[in-house]
Amino acid sequence: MSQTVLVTGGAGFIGSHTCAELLEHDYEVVVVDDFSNSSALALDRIAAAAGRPISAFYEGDLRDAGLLKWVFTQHPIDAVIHFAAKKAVGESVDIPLEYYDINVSATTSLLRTMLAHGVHKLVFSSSCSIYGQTETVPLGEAEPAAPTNPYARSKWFCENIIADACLRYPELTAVALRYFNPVGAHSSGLLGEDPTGVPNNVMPYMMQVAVGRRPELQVFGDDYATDDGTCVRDYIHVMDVADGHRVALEHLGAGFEIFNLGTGVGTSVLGLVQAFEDACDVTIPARIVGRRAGDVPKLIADPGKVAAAWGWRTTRDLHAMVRDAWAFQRRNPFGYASELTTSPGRV
Ligand SMILES: O=c1ccn([C@@H]2O[C@H](COP(=O)(O)OP(=O)(O)O[C@H]3O[C@H](CO)[C@H](O)[C@H](O)[C@H]3O)[C@@H](O)[C@H]2O)c(=O)[nH]1
Repeated sequence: MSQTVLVTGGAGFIGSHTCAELLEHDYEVVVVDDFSNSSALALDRIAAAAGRPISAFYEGDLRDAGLLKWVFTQHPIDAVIHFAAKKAVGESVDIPLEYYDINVSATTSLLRTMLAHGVHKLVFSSSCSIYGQTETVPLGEAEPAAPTNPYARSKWFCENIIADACLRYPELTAVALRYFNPVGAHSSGLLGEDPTGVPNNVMPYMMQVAVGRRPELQVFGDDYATDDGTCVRDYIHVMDVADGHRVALEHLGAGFEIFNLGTGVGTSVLGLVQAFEDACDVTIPARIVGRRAGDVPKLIADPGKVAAAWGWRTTRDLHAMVRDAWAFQRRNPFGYASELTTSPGRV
């Protein structure tokens, strides 16, 4: 019988791609999302991309214990993937208490409800931002946590809370996946990144420049100690991230483990622009401006632990990341609110 997975934040960027991945592998999927930073339209797109719909969705806040209880009594949930959280670094500095309340309280509320309903498998969406201002390259999981902002600290607190819960309740098993920089889109061109407001991250910003919504990409600093002076990141295809979550479900065993999800390959900001221009034949007006506060010169994953534990590694390269991101953006210039420009039918 197929397994049922509760995906919190299932309408968001990584959540929606993970839902599609699970549906494509015969899981049943239930979503809880408050749509505070996502759109319910994503749920239709998941169905179109995966060829079948999720089983149910609930609009609401995970801190609402009544809602969670209702969801767990309505569905035979086997495991939970917990994405729902606020995730903007700059905003987290402005409204730290909201970040701690929303990100941390949602996680404790979820754990309590899982335990009360005998659900013992959890995959937690974490972040390489937990490593902070490190100069270690590549970064392994043994690197000490040194988060530098409330967002990253909230993720680290959640990891510790989950670890403590696993110690206290040995039947509970969990993994935290620390992603590096997820980009790209589902190969169908139906699902992708659809940020609300001005994008914070380089890839969605560059896509909006490419599609003509913004005049130029500002490159934050070219005086870093890297080959071309711009910051280097480990970009990972969102479908590899989604695949990593599905494989994590298969490997949940005992206790709590932390794994990096990255490729081990670094790309500079200018390298990313170049890769996009080469793959997609679009010119990106890019202008060097001052550094952005808080950026580290280089963040590259050591993906060795997850490879050794599960035999898992990423399979999609930078070319696939920029190609798929562009296929989505071109087809959906204004994100999910767009009329599909080359729609094969109703979505
Ligand atoms: O318009 C832009 C946006 C970004 N950048 C640069 O592009 C690189 C990547 O920046 P992103 O904002 O895309 O990604 P970050 O590495 O800063 O942040 C991401 O990774 C972090 C971990 O380090 C957190 O997880 C965070 O939530 C997530 O957005 C950085 O050098 C940044 O300065 C630009 O040059 N121009």
